[in-house]
Amino acid sequence: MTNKPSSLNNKSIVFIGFMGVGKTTIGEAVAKKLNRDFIDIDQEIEKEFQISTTEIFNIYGEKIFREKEKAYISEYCRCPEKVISVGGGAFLQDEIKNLCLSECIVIYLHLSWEAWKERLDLIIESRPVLKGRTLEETKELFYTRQNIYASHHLKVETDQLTVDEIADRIVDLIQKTQ
Ligand SMILES: Nc1ncnc2c1ncn2[C@@H]1O[C@H](COP(=O)(O)OP(=O)(O)OP(=O)(O)O)[C@@H](O)[C@H]1O
Ligand SMILES: O=C(O)C1=C[C@@H](O)[C@@H](O)[C@H](O)C1
Ligand SMILES: [Mg+2]
Repeated sequence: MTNKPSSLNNKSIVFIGFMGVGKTTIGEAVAKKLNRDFIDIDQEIEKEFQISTTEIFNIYGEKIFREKEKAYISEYCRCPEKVISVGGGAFLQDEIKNLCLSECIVIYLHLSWEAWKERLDLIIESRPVLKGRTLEETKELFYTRQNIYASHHLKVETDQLTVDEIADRIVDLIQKTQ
């Protein structure tokens, strides 16, 4: 479902999509271009715990991570004029999904499986959800997870585009919705 918002107003922008599609990298670039604050929810959680996401999963468990994820997103998505990148699993929680959709402009960054698998080596060590999975299992997760990103306001295809090209397209899209 792609619902174009009628107006950007001063709503915050939320980036969603599978691990490694570029939410953090592109979110940061878009924030710079729009002169907005950038918030990365994974980084906020890591700052609070002073350890990596992998260590948080190992020491405290995924449930604690998900609770923190919900708390930070609930706080930030109510603030105006931010650019927020959420973790790839945030929309597994309906409460987060519904809140982001009602309070913010939700942009789904999409990458094909063929392009994504070329990026796996860059991210495997820092994403606990990917650790220990075969490529086939990761592929299954990749396609299953697409269902949770199906609710959004705007979708951006990112295959074969640089970060700067994607950020420019997003800024353009947003300006057209105003
Ligand atoms: N358009 C792009 N072209 C090439 N490499 C990219 C592009 N976008 C991001 N990358 C690279 O892909 C890797 C993953 O990007 P990033 O960390 O931004 O993903 P993410 O969506 O935030 O992942 P996660 O959900 O796990 O936080 C990084 O090494 C980044 O430099
Ligand atoms: O897709 C996921 O479940 C995750 C994605 C990352 O951004 C982190 O939020 C964490 O590693 C979990
Ligand atoms: Mg990220």
